Amino acid sequence: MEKLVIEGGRPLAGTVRIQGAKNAALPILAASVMAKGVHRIQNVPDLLDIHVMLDILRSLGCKAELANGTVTINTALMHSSHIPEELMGQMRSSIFLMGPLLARFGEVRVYQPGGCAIGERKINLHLLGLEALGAKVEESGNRIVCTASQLVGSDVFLDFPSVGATENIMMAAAKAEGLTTIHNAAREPEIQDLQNYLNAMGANIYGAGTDTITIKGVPRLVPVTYSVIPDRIVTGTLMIAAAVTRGSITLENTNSSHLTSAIHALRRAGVQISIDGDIIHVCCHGRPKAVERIVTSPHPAFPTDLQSQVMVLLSLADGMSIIKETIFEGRFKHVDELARMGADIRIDQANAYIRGVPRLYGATVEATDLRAGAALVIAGLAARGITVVEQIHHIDRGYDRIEEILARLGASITRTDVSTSTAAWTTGSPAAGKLVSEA
Ligand SMILES: CC(=O)N[C@H]1[C@@H](OP(=O)(O)OP(=O)(O)OC[C@H]2O[C@@H](n3ccc(=O)[nH]c3=O)[C@H](O)[C@@H]2O)O[C@H](CO)[C@@H](O)[C@@H]1O
Ligand SMILES: C=C(OP(=O)(O)O)C(=O)O
Repeated sequence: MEKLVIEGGRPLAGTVRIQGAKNAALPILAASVMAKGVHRIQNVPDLLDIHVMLDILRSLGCKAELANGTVTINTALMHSSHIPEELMGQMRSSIFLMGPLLARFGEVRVYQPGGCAIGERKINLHLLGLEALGAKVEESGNRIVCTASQLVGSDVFLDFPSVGATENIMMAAAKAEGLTTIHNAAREPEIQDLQNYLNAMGANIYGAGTDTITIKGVPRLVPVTYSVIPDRIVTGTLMIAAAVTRGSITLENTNSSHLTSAIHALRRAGVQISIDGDIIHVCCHGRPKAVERIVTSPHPAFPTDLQSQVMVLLSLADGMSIIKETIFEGRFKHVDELARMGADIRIDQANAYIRGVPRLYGATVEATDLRAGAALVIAGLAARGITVVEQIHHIDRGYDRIEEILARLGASITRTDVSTSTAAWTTGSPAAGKLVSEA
């Protein structure tokens, strides 16, 4: 089992280029099946979830390869719209194929998707949206079969602006007959990126980025070459990593307009941020300030995907901060792990009360999900002594070789498969931080 071993206390310094966005690349790769032929998707990060998506596409008869940040997919010879249960269960984003496969084949057989254990994560809004376009949905146990000889445009009202449901419905509607309007649509930048990709293929969609998206169905889409937007969550993660280590870093290939609320929150915490086109410079001198209240909410509010990471910053701040998580009911699992490193955090339902401490201490901790794992890495960078982060396959779902990025910025971080039984690390106290024995 691989782990990350971090020796904390080094201020990050230097420049890195931000990877393409996982949450934009995944629906785009799914949408490619709607146009027969060869697509080239550029700026795709090398992540576990991307490889799962490519495995699913191959299982359906596509040719799909990732090389040097470009995925080349040939969708011409697809023979199936049945996704194997084992692949469906490996990530949440497998559900993105439902709308596109239904649009192409008139039938799709899938299973409940997997993904991070951060909440119940139902798919009822995806299914209701497809039903509104005329699909017949049959659920039996874990299995879902959706059929529609011809999807027909309709008004779809989402009870909640679900990112995935908005994307699934947009993709299915792109080839439906007539006009679809999605009301209370999610407004995330990744939805705009999907709209841009679909429109490049010949779709007729506008309104992404607002809460009303209109899709005029077209009979045919054609393959294109397209480049994915930068990852705003990786950008935010590195900004916080720089701040907690009191470092100074430059991030290239960013889009700061996708991070307005996060930048505002970080500035309130005393982090200095300057923006020059697609470059963001971040530095932090001295202890961060407490922030009275951060509330996660759908875009453009503070993103839930940065909640765990910003909690580390506030754990080290001068004073008491509150974070309210409104998107996922199970997204505070990192709190117990941070407590093992000396953080003082109390949870009351959806609120985390964070009393800043002057210092965190290295410990052996477990990544319980993707962003929780990123938060523990950040905590390890700031902590005194050695931190060992276990279960890092979660982190590999969303960060393209996180240890290489951070090492380039001067962090002491290595990936190892040394088992806890063969190494003993002294962690968790002011005197901690040395590897004392290795078999
Ligand atoms: C691949 C991808 O893009 N993942 C992102 C996407 O996930 P995802 O698309 O799964 O997130 P949603 O916006 O759909 O989920 C938000 C909330 O709505 C609920 N819900 C969702 C769908 C549904 O049919 N029924 C329902 O009740 C969920 O349980 C959750 O409480 O948006 C989340 C919220 O910004 C991010 O954290 C994820 O990183
Ligand atoms: C929750 C996330 O991803 P997913 O929806 O793919 O589980 C995330 O990116 O933080």
